[in-house]
Amino acid sequence: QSSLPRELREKYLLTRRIGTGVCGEVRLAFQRSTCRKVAVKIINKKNFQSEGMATRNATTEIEILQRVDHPCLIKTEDFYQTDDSYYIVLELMEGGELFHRVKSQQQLQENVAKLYFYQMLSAVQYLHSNGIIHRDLKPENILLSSQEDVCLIKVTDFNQSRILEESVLMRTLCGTPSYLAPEVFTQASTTGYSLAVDAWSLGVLLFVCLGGYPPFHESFGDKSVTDQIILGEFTMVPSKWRHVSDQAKDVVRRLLVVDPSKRMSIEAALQHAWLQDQGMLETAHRLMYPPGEDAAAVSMQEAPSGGPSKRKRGDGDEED
Ligand SMILES: CCC/C(=N\NC(=N)N)c1ccc(NC(=O)c2cc3cc(OC)ccc3[nH]2)cc1
Repeated sequence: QSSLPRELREKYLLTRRIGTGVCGEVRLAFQRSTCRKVAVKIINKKNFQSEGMATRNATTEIEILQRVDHPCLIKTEDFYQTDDSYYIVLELMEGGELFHRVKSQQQLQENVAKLYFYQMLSAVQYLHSNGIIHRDLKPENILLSSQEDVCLIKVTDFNQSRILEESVLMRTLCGTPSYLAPEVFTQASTTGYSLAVDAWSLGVLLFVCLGGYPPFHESFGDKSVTDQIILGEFTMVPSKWRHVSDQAKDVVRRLLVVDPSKRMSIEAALQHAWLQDQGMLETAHRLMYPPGEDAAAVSMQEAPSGGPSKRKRGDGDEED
């Protein structure tokens, strides 16, 4: 406890480690004033730097997290740092990492996988509409809100994420193309599809949830994992996939397409027949937008009873 920032120690009591990552660990903590449970992600800067993100640092990640607002994206509550570490206070996701849920259950029931997948799609669609590519979607970065199968999921770890800025290339493509070399266009097609990398990762995530094992792995066949990925070679082992519906398999097959221009987009995945399941959608929306919170919000907005209702106008002066 001694090496922790004083402010952090005063506000939170850190206890046992609940998760580990490449760049640090996650501790269970209690907010002293309320005894509420939170998670504290500790990222040591030196490992962080060695993650090859020379320029990037956790503050960029924090900036992204503070900028985004979606029920399936982790929310940060507090942020502290010392010379060698970042301390990020987050809402506690009691269900832990999807990775451990799939591992302990072998494979998820199809309707549970569908509920989780729909929430992941919604979160990634939101990121993309805000010009953010996650780039590191994997079961360790999907957190579950409870031990129940039917629960809210949240995407986390934006360390690899990138904000799609207006690039020189985009401006170049606005000018007259007559004098541009061919590779400028083909290079454009690759950067143009950078959003599609998240679609591929969601395909891998769905494969793991439904099949209980990864589509690409060094223990499969004689090819390296990289070659298996580049060739898009994966096997749906009958004993594991026999009970999985053709529609679910179709979603996986359309996402694990090597050519990004032919890969199903996030939007198209949300329209896929497998996800047009009213029961699942109602459950997902109930989890993502619980009625209680909205009602509270509305009651807060109503003008205080009896008092003059103050309204600001453009020119700033109040009117009764
Ligand atoms: C803003 C920090 C985002 C982040 N990682 N970022 C990064 N690695 N650069 C990150 C990475 C992991 C987590 N993990 C958790 O919050 C977490 C909660 C939890 C609960 C568990 O059992 C109850 C078990 C594992 C858990 N991990 C939270 C955030």
